Amino acid sequence: MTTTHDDAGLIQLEDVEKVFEVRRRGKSRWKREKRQVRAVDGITFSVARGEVVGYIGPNGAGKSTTIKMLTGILTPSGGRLRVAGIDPARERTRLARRIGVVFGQRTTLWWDLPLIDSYRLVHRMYRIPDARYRENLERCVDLLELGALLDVPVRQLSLGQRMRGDIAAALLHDPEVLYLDEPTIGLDVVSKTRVRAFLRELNAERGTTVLLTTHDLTDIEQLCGRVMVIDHGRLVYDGGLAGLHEAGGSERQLVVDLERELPPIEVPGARFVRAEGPRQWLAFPASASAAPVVAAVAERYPLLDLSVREPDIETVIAKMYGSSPGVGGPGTREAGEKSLR
Ligand SMILES: Nc1ncnc2c1ncn2[C@@H]1O[C@H](COP(=O)(O)OP(=O)(O)OP(=O)(O)O)[C@@H](O)[C@H]1O
Repeated sequence: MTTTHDDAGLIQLEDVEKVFEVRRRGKSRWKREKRQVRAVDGITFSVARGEVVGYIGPNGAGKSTTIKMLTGILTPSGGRLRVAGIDPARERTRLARRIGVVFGQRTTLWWDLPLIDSYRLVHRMYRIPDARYRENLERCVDLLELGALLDVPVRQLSLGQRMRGDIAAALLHDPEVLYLDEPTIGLDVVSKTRVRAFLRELNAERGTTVLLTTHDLTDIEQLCGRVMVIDHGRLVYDGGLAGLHEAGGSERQLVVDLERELPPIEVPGARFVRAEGPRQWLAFPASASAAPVVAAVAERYPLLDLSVREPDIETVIAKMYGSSPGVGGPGTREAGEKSLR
């Protein structure tokens, strides 16, 4: 059966707004002033079936509010929103069968019960056919390595184990769309790797559409073919990772270890960034080849070592937010995991 929403996008937002009215204490002790917060300020996008999209932005940008509208928890103040052809706020229960939701900072599992009991309850609540439930459970237990944890009460699980438990619970009813709000927050590197591998496989095998908010840019780099950047409730970028680099004018860096301390290196196609003793950092456009810069440096200077550092999307995004990048030299990654916090 062909459905029209599939042609237009499984998730569709047109000029969606969410305005919160907040009351706070005014100048007089007894009066409370009303103030409006535009958490989402006219957002339009569409996500096709099978896409894995990163939805990122600084704290308070409007990411969680968007996800809550997409699940029907919050009603938009304006605009039009459809998920699998359903208006989430109007038909929240019907939509619940089509979507899975994982909020990294909260659990949907029953705290005092063994993990498997939460799954049994989900089985009943969603009226999942027995064979399908067993098949999905087996698959999740296998891929998320939950076997040894099924009889453990949820409160005794580590954060990483609980997160894997939550992801499984969100997938037992075969949702077409999975919303993940900070799925790797607080997890150690091993757990993060496991969760990312699982999501990649889920998308490749089942074609599950994933919308993911995260502060961890490694999630984006490893999972998402598309990134949407939101700031102050507005979409400021929607496209591929490469385009994000272009939009931010990102640069790669050449780290040069000289035999001794020397004045700033001067070679065509690169600019001097900084020096620390005999080590110097040069920057060149991410779109350019490193070869001519490397050759020019090697020809003119006494070298011990050279390395190229890839541009870091954290810096590119920080530029978009109008804030400054963190430590580690402008525009490149020092090592390992990164975050926008
Ligand atoms: N229930 C609410 N009542 C009033 N204001 C709210 C409410 N929920 C969110 N806001 C405000 O809306 C804005 C967007 O919040 P939201 O939680 O969507 O941001 P976020 O991008 O998810 O941030 P974070 O990365 O910190 O989770 C913020 O200014 C927040 O204070």
